[in-house]
Amino acid sequence: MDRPFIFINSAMSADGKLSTKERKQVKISGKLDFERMDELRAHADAIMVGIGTVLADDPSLTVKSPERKAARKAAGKSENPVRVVVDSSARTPLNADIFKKGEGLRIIAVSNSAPEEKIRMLEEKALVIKTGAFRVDLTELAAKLKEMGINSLMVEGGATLNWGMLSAGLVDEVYTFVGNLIIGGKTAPTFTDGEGFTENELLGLELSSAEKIEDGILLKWKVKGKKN
Ligand SMILES: NC(=O)C1=CN([C@@H]2O[C@H](COP(=O)(O)OP(=O)(O)OC[C@H]3O[C@@H](n4cnc5c(N)ncnc54)[C@H](O)[C@@H]3O)[C@@H](O)[C@H]2O)C=CC1
Ligand SMILES: Nc1nc(O)c(N)c(N[C@@H]2O[C@H](COP(=O)(O)O)[C@@H](O)[C@H]2O)n1
Repeated sequence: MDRPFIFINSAMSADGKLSTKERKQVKISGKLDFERMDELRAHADAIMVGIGTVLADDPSLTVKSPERKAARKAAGKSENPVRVVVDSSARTPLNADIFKKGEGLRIIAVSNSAPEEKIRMLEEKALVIKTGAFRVDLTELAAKLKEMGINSLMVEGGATLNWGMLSAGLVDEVYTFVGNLIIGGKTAPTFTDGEGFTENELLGLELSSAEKIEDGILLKWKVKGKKN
């Protein structure tokens, strides 16, 4: 395959929202689900988020457990997977937590129309990959990551990037933790936003497992391709 194995891991409310109508982060996962997420991070070669998530949440995307970091080190890897931000216009703040916290390579994927001056500043902190005219070309980006030796890629949202990856046919598996709360609001991000499929384009999934974790449920799906 000319791209890594790619999976999305997200936590959503019982009504399918990723955060509030103000795009404020919500603690949906409990302790055990955050542990599961940390374990996934520790085993991935790279973690990817959209610029919307960086601007809304300012995540560090680091492995949290000292034992998991040590295990990565013992295996000759960096403490953290490569951290990738999909950021067409190079809007990633230079003081973002992904630059401040933890060791390891950071990649900012920008489009060819991103401002050169901002790219130069980002290049002091990260590897900048240019692809796509006005929007990051996710298929080309995935191929470039594979060429760099990235064989497994964990996508951590948000809603628009999830759509971009799923609609480009780039996702092998989807893991959604459904938490015990309702967020509501027609403008609150859902697991997949973007423009949406028409009836003929719907994406089919196969359920691999459903597991109760604390007061929520973890659903694991394999992506099967076009439903009809
Ligand atoms: N509960 C959870 O597990 C998570 C929740 N979130 C929430 O999601 C929200 C952020 O989601 P969004 O605003 O949708 O932003 P996002 O994180 O999905 O980033 C979207 C941006 O990615 C960029 N992009 C560049 N090329 C693209 C392409 N080809 N396809 C798609 N996107 C492309 C665009 O600039 C686009 O605006 C926040 O409120 C955050 O709290 C984010 C991650 C996980
Ligand atoms: N899996 C999960 N469960 C929740 O309840 C969440 N709120 C999130 N949010 C995402 O987790 C990331 C935080 O990363 P760091 O702790 O800063 O490393 C960030 O991307 C949130 O959007 N995830």
